[in-house]
Amino acid sequence: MNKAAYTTDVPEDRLTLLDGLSSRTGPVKVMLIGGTDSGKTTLLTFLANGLIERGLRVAVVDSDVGQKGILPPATVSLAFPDGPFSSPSELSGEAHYFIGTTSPGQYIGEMAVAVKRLSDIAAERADVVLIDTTGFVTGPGFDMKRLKAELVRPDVIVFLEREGELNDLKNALAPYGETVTLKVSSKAREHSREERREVRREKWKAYFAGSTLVEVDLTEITPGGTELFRGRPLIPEETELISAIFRWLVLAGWKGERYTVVKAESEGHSRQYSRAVLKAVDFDRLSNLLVGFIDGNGLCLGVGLLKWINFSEMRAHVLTPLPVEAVEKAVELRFGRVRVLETGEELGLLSRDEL
Ligand SMILES: Nc1ncnc2c1ncn2[C@@H]1O[C@H](COP(=O)(O)OP(=O)(O)OP(=O)(O)O)[C@@H](O)[C@H]1O
Repeated sequence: MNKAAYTTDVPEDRLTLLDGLSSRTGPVKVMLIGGTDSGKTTLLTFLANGLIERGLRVAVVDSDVGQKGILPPATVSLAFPDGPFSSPSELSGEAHYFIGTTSPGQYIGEMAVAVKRLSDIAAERADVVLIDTTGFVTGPGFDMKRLKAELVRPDVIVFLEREGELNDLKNALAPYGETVTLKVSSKAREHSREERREVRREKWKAYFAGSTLVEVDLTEITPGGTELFRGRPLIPEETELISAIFRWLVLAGWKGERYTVVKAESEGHSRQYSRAVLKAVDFDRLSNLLVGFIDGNGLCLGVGLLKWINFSEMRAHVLTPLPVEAVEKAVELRFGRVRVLETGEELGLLSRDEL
């Protein structure tokens, strides 16, 4: 199931935009902005096909992490379509940047860096770079759009709005690119949270189909995206003391700026503690956590699900569709903030500071 599909019912303003884009000298960067279900992906598909038909080389940067077309989910991806397509889900990505969550409110820095890096790569090979964004346009989403525009400096920023709801955002982004406003199509259809979750479920399932368990040596592929593993490992006396004070089973711990431990809860309730001094992560929260295999250039080779960590041997067992040769290119295993099963069932999100 895909939300957006190619449409032949095209309002005049879309055709004018297409004409305008095809007559510019490239590389032309176009950022599409609008609320949820405003038709960004539908518009991107229409523009890409129109440009390809006119003989232009197109790149697609899919940063709609909540509802991505190009796999894997929870990353920003770059694809170069080699012909017309009816949905970005038909495209295979050539480069990805790991975000690690489908809800990027606490990852706006990563989102902006991702879009900048991938649109730079895209501009080396394409005449037009089309950038799809999340429908997250308020709160941190507002700033995220500004950061993206400020870094990328799009030639054109297209706003899809109903009636002036994006005026403030338009003003904030105007210094960074020429703005064009299109009206949301009357055919644009809203999707419930449940429908969105169902779309994501299918994407996860498709991505993890045929995955195998790989063993990752964390002394060679550095764990990242988490405060765990930073600093020196605890000495046995420290582990024993923390276990006794809090009545935890401490599985691993480190002393950096503060103590960080991975623990399993034992019976009874444990004491209160200051997060400034100690950070404790429940072992359960790490199971089925999304992780990214990061190469030496900071890009994401693919993602996996953390099934088990053997802390004493510093080995992680990760379910991933990546072949062993690709896994071997990774220099970092970056921890995400969503737990999900290979069946596509999402177990929940974690907050950034939880790990
Ligand atoms: N011009 C159009 N003609 C027909 N259907 C449309 C049009 N624009 C949008 N739709 C429909 O409205 C729905 C939402 O569109 P789309 O997925 O493109 O929005 P979006 O802004 O990319 O959504 P998201 O919030 O996931 O980022 C889809 O089902 C799509 O097929």
